[in-house]
Amino acid sequence: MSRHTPRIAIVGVAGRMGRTLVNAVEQEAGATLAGGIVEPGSSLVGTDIGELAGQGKLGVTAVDSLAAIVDDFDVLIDFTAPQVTLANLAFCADHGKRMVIGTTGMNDAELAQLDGYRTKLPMVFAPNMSVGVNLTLKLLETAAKALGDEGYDIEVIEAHHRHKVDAPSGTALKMGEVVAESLGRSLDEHGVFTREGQCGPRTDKEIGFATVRAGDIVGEHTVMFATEGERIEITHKASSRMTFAKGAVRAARWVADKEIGRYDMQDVLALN
Ligand SMILES: NC(=O)C1=CN([C@@H]2O[C@H](COP(=O)(O)OP(=O)(O)OC[C@H]3O[C@@H](n4cnc5c(N)ncnc54)[C@H](OP(=O)(O)O)[C@@H]3O)[C@@H](O)[C@H]2O)C=CC1
Ligand SMILES: O=C(O)C1=N[C@H](C(=O)O)C[C@H](O)C1
Repeated sequence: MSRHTPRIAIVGVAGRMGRTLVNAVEQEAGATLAGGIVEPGSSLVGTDIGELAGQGKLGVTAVDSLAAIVDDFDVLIDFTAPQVTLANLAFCADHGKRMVIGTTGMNDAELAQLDGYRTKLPMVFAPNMSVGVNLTLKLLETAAKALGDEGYDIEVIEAHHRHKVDAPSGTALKMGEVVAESLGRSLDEHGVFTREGQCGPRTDKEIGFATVRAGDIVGEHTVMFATEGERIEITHKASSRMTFAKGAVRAARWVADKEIGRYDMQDVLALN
């Protein structure tokens, strides 16, 4: 297989990201659209995935299992749900496939299970595949190192569409982790995820999270560094899911010739 023309299958192909990914792969000369997987028993089995994505027939029909297309693809792109992704990891590890995983909302046990696959297949796992967010993570590292121990309070605020099922977003958690790590703090100890009633004043070292769910917001994240007399806000706003999808296709091309291991978008974009 050449890294420049991996055959890509998309699981969750009827979802918001799945449909956007079909369009992104089609726009990418260096990748081939090889398959689309929908939920087992879905009425969409047999539907052309180009029609699902609103661009007319592409000659690739939706199936409801990876086994049905096992010989057809090299890299699986998965933006679904935690348990679905973990089952797909097991299949891909057993069948010599590679994965790009954008699924968020995994709990600690699920994250540990995912991490166990770092020795079994090449995978890119990142809560946000956009170039802008991944550059923002570097800016946050710099800001946290400069400001965090100088009396600046740190808060992470995110907003997403009304359909999103996990909170805070995977990106918000990653931003919190980057800031915490830069300051030698632990998010387990210093993360504050709810404030309600007589909760008292904030402590100096806490990192607060706030979540908005409304309408069709694609994805917005702000990290605030605030002190007496001033505040700095570092904000990223996504206005189209295509930014995530293009990043995922870039990751699929990148991982196509990588050794077994767990990688993230910082690796793909050479930001490490
Ligand atoms: N890393 C990143 O850059 C980004 C990550 N995300 C994350 O991606 C995930 C998906 O988001 P989004 O596209 O908005 O969600 P959607 O709910 O629109 O899409 C998920 C799709 O997965 C399908 N699905 C569920 N179970 C299976 C299964 N067993 N086999 C095949 N398909 C299945 C669902 O089908 P059905 O509807 O029939 O249940 C649905 O079509 C979320 O975790 C989100 O946070 C989103 C954007 C960017
Ligand atoms: O569910 C979404 O839509 C998004 N999820 C990701 C997350 O949880 O961080 C990335 C993006 O913000 C869109």
